[in-house]
Amino acid sequence: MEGKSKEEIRKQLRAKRNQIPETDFIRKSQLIIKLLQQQEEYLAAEKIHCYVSMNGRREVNTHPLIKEMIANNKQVVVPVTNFQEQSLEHCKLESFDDLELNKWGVLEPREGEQYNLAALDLIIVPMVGGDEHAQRIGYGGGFYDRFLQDLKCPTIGLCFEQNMVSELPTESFDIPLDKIITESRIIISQQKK
Ligand SMILES: Nc1nc2c(c(=O)[nH]1)N(C=O)[C@@H](CNc1ccc(C(=O)N[C@@H](CCC(=O)O)C(=O)O)cc1)CN2
Ligand SMILES: Nc1ncnc2c1ncn2[C@@H]1O[C@H](COP(=O)(O)OP(=O)(O)OP(=O)(O)O)[C@@H](O)[C@H]1O
Repeated sequence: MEGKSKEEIRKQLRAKRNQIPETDFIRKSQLIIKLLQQQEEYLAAEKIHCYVSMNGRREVNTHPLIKEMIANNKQVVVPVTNFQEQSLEHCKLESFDDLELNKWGVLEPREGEQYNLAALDLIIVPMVGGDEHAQRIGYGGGFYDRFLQDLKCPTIGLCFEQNMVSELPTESFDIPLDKIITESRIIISQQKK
């Protein structure tokens, strides 16, 4: 990936992800979630922020995880896009049925109370690609960069192994995740806070 711009890499990795067959998508997502659920950060967490996957775009499937967490009385918080402000709001999710598609095809609660982010124990982060330094690349809105910059709580990104590269180009505002989980390994940030 050396010499390529973030934009080119993003485009390539998105195209590659779209190719994952349904059966691999389901099976590999299950493996990733199983690994996630073995992590100490997950086991210790009661208040968990989690993206609601766009399964058509082959983001690692978090739907079964979210349903399970709600059933097990974890507090689940999901992002809500504020299109005007180009920022994220965050809302407690009581039931998966409260989600509706927004104009970009992301499932979000239509309304809800802003959540106190300082209380979060863990944030599960969506990715388009990742690297060996636990850096991530997303859709390019900078939403998660801005969301994560002031938070101290652990962050775990979920990514299919095929979308990992050795080194992503980084900019000053890019903050590495604490961990990236793929179906075959766990990448731990060396910069862990
Ligand atoms: N599942 C999930 N939820 C998430 C994110 C995510 O990456 N995945 N986000 C992570 O930030 C936030 C939403 N960010 C998003 C950013 C861009 C697009 C998107 O579809 N963009 C179009 C172009 C849009 C336009 O400019 O009109 C595209 O990429 O095709 C979707 C969500 C919050 N929720
Ligand atoms: N901390 C920040 N403060 C201000 N602007 C930022 C910050 N982080 C990112 N941005 C802006 O957001 C743009 C996109 O960032 P980047 O390419 O890292 O997005 P991404 O991580 O792929 O997307 P996302 O976080 O939405 O999944 C940057 O070009 C920058 O202008």
